[in-house]
Amino acid sequence: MGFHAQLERSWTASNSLLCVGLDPDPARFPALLDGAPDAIYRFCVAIVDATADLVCAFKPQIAYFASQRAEEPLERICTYIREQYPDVTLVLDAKRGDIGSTAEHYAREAFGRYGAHAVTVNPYLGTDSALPYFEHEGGVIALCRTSNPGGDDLQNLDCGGEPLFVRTARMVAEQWSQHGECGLVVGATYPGELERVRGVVGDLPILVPGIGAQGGDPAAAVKAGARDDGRGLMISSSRAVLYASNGDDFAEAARRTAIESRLATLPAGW
Ligand SMILES: O=C(O)c1cc(=O)[nH]c(=O)n1[C@@H]1O[C@H](COP(=O)(O)O)[C@@H](O)[C@H]1O
Repeated sequence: MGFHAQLERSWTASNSLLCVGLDPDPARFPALLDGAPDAIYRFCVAIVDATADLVCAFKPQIAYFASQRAEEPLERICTYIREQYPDVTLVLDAKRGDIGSTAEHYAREAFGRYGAHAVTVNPYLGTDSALPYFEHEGGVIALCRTSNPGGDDLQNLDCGGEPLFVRTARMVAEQWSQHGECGLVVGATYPGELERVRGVVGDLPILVPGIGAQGGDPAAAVKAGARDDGRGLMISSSRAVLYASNGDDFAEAARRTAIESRLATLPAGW
């Protein structure tokens, strides 16, 4: 099943726009996992089991695993999500971007090694850098207007009468989408920009990080970015869910935060 069909299935099954990001930081793990064997896998699986019925997507961030030499646990976590929770969309947050011959390997990593339904990519190497991803079934989610303040440095530069992030959205919607299934990243911290991107990209899915630890307003993100049918967004939170408690109750606390975040991102009428 392609990325877009999978995500529609996830929205239907979960009635949720919430995505939980898996950014495991052992320094913030509860004491019961301190120095425990396979701690990253166990932590992530506990979070996945505690929140899977509340989310449309999980989004592991690859740097958190690679920096801990934990790519192999990441593979097992991805397999676990795919097998145990087939209704949930798996987005690998990798933000890769390189010339085509190298991008072929990034694509194989995301879709072959990790079995992701979609992967985040950096679009600044242009259309040919994205083509290798479209040789696979998975989707490509391009950074458009990132959630951090420094995103302005380049993404808001004037680009022939429109900001670069709008040009990026147009390039993805009009050019990349001819080759395969796409989405965009726009931070919840910039609802005005999110509304502008929705106006350019039609029904394409938008990944919206920045609620929770980064302070973005969930309701404003839904208002600005949801499609007319209330769908269209994966609104992502990592640290606020993962580290809701650093005690033995971390999974229950994560679930409570996920319940609140799901409610806060529920479109009117759902
Ligand atoms: O692509 C992303 O997921 C992403 C894009 C962006 O503009 N901002 C952003 O925060 N992210 C990722 O989303 C997650 C946000 O984490 P929290 O701030 O803890 O919810 C991190 O893994 C970031 O790498």
